[in-house]
Amino acid sequence: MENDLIIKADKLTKRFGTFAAVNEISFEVKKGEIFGFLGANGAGKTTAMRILSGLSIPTSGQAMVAGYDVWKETEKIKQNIGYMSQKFSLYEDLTIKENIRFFGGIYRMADRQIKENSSALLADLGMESEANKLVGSLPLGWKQKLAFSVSIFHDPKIVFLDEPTGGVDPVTRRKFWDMIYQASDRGMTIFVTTHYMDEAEYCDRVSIMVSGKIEALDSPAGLKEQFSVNSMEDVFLKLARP
Ligand SMILES: Nc1ncnc2c1ncn2[C@@H]1O[C@H](COP(=O)(O)OP(=O)(O)OP(=O)(O)O)[C@@H](O)[C@H]1O
Repeated sequence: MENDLIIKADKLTKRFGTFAAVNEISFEVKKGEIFGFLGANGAGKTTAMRILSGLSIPTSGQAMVAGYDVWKETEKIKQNIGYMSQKFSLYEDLTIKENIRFFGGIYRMADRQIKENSSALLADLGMESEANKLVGSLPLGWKQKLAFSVSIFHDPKIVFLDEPTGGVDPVTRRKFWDMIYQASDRGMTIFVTTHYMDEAEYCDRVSIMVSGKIEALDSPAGLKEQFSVNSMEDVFLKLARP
């Protein structure tokens, strides 16, 4: 794998029976990029992301993630990435502190490291006084920030975010993106799906999937130029909802 690439996919395909949910997609993501993975409902984003996260095996094609093969090294991939799904995996009936400790354990961090990093994380989130509250009692925006923090608690090289900001207002979303930028500034690669076009504008590059295929891939400015429109919303409408 070339040194500055963290993902390289080549004709990656996933079929369910005869239906190709992901149909020969080829693309690359550079280290440290914020890469937006867009597409209408059912376009195949989650299916592709699950393969790239080591959670599902492709039907054909190749992909390397963080230097590991999606066919043969799924356990290595899982250890070296972070993943936050739409329904994020926090335990509602555990406290904030207990959730952090639990995920540190899953990522095989040492107890001392979990303790030290938990304090830093709680301070960063401004949640120190809430540490013993049940996650189920938190507002959605807080849960999303906590879920993101937990998904990168082990300092992975890349984090996959599947619609991380669904259902919250623009101000809360903007705050969430401040956290994404901070992680990106530290050199982490961000791979994010979203249905919000303001978020597409925040990405370095954006790919747009239509019916299992990647139909366009460029910077937001490049895509707007290519499609002769003024907003990502219009790019999306032209491509994904022709
Ligand atoms: N396990 C499965 N078995 C059969 N079909 C599936 C399976 N998982 C996904 N699909 C189908 O594959 C297609 C792509 O689904 P996927 O969830 O990847 O889309 P998506 O782009 O993430 O959509 P959304 O934005 O709604 O999350 C859909 O038509 C879906 O019904």
